[in-house]
Amino acid sequence: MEGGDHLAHERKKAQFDVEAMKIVWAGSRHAFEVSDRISKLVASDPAFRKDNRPMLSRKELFKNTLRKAAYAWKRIIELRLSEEEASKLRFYVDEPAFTDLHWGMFLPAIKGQGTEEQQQKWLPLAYKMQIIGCYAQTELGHGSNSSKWWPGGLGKISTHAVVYARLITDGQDHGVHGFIVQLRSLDDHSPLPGITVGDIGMKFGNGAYNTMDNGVLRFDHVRIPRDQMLMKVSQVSREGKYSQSNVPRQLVYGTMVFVRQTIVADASCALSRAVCIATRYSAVRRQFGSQNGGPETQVIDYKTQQSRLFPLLASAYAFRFVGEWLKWLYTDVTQRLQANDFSTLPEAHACTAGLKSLTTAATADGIEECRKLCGGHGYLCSSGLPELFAVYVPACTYEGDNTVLLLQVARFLVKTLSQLGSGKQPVGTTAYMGQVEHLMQCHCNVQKAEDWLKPAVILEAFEARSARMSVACAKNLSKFTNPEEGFAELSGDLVEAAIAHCQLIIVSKFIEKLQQDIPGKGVKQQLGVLCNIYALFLLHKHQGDFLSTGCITPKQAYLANEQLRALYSQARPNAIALVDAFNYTDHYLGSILGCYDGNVYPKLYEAAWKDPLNDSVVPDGYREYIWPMLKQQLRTARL
Ligand SMILES: CCCCC/C=C\C/C=C\C/C=C\C/C=C\C/C=C/C(=O)SCCNC(=O)CCNC(=O)[C@H](O)C(C)(C)COP(=O)(O)OP(=O)(O)OC[C@H]1O[C@@H](n2cnc3c(N)ncnc32)[C@H](O)[C@@H]1OP(=O)(O)O
Ligand SMILES: Cc1cc2nc3c(=O)[nH]c(=O)nc-3n(C[C@H](O)[C@H](O)[C@H](O)COP(=O)(O)OP(=O)(O)OC[C@H]3O[C@@H](n4cnc5c(N)ncnc54)[C@H](O)[C@@H]3O)c2cc1C
Repeated sequence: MEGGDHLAHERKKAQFDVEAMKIVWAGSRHAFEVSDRISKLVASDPAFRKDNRPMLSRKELFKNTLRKAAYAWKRIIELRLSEEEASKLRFYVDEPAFTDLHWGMFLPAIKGQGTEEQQQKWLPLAYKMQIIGCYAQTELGHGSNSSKWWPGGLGKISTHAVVYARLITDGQDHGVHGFIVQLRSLDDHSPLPGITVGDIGMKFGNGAYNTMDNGVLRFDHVRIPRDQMLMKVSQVSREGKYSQSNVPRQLVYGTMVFVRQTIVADASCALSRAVCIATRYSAVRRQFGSQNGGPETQVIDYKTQQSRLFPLLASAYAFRFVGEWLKWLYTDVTQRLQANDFSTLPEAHACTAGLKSLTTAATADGIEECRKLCGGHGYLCSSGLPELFAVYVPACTYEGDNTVLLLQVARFLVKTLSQLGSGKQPVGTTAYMGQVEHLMQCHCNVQKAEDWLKPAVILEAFEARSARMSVACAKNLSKFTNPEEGFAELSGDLVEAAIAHCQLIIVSKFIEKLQQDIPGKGVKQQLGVLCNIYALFLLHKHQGDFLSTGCITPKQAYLANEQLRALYSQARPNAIALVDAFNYTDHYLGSILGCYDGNVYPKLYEAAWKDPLNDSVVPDGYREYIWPMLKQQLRTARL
């Protein structure tokens, strides 16, 4: 079949209103309209072409990114885009750039940690891009005293940085604080005296994150004016006297809470993109299984393909909804902080750290699984998956290594449990710990496979598993006389307890979403199927935890798996429509395998001929290297 919609027959199978699902996915009608309009604007502008990225050298790639960033800014001004529209535009341009750090970390750091006066001075300059900033926290070695190493945008572009460094006054070390530091001249961009700055070199993957100038920075006797220390949390007077505001010191790390929250939302974008490619291609691809000379089987109909693909589809939706909730939590904590209520900061920190860890790990693994789901063609750059993986995978490391972040969550859980004794009732995501006595001895009530579809049954199993794992850790910790030694020794178990807690959060937020009014024919029902797939897939994958803590019996584990298979069959006819609901343009997807019309093979064939190697029939180097070899072989053969 040439041209036309090769997936039309799949789209006809949908049992729900796809347009209504698009609104649910976007978060609101307004969000959908903005996203739809801006994604089409970017897709239709040749200046935002990106299919040539894997072919460019680092220098060409980087210059191209600068061109796109400048052009994007020009369009933002010309079209008078709002902040929301501008950030969508950068998102759909889909190329990591210094602007991510300027808007995503430099500005938020000043907003969160600068005084009113400092904000008035610096924010207008940054908003108009009259200065360009980055966020410099990580060190080459350890200890906030060697060289900064990694900050994005630092290497070649930033004129300023928020630098985290130890504050020492009168010989006393007050710990890490943030400072606004000018790095480069605003006239000729040369580094200011005493400053050494440059790019740290090529990173994983061709193209990919190499559009970003991650940098190195050293200071030699650089004087930072006193009023450039970010002084909302603590201050230094003209006389050099150090004082602290009546706010927790942890606010110095507030930018990370903000960015981790955005990373969770971003995980659902990256995973849904990979899943969209793999799902469409799985419906196009046919392999084996033909009977009586009929067409071969679509690979999406193999149960093994479904059991690998559909949990990822369900995860994309799960991460979307938990990301939405996390945004609410972040807004709530921000409002409370403004009213001097710091009570929910530890929970916001634990949730953002833990969910960042879980969602990025699952997304990075999920993108790679999608590549494998696409067979050999998934390994071609034109599938879009290699670049997506290479760009995405550092999310497991930046904004805090995922294991380090889970240990932060574990500390929070142990602390929450230890406070139960003093009568402090846990709230929010740890409220279930208030029922710890019940959760330690409850029995799962599943007798037949369909019992696993009851939200209360799923929730209790996940709560009991999480509570039992945390309590076991707390009991083991109490055997150590030195708590830090105990924490280090038991860190493997603590990480697993943190994972169980975070999985519970994701499952419970999906269930809460389903309790809302969701309009559109069949939409809620499909989301119910995905929610159950997500929960039962996790239960199946981690059945060792559920069984060893006695939360479920082996028979119940078996029934969960039986139910899961039935759910895959229910998801199957809706699979293509469920990925259409992401509303991604072919430009954003950047994948021949995932193109909307499913016309994969002619496009793959055509793209191959555009490769620079095919510019000439006989390649460069043939005369130099191959021809002499062939001649040599001929002589040897004659001998
Ligand atoms: C490519 C596409 C991406 C798209 C994303 C879309 C949009 C995003 C927008 C912008 C971003 C753009 C691009 C993103 C790409 C890359 C950017 C990367 C940036 C970075 O990586 S910046 C560096 C981040 N570094 C880390 O995260 C280090 C991890 N370590 C920690 O977090 C440590 O906790 C610490 C902060 C270094 C402190 O360590 P330490 O002094 O030892 O103290 P602790 O014992 O750990 O904690 C003491 C105390 O404080 C509590 N705590 C810790 N952190 C926080 C926090 N952030 N908020 C609140 N409270 C915190 C902790 O719980 C302890 O409390 P106690 O009650 O137990 O005392
Ligand atoms: C693409 C990219 C962009 C980045 N952008 C920025 C930026 O803009 N600004 C910035 O400041 N930084 C940035 N970073 C740096 C990033 O924040 C750090 O790499 C990250 O926080 C991890 O720290 P590390 O590299 O020191 O790893 P390490 O802490 O050295 O981790 C190495 C290993 O040790 C383990 N480990 C470390 N500590 C512990 C512990 N306490 N207990 C158990 N195990 C532990 C980790 O799990 C990991 O396996 C970026 C990094 C990348 C890759």
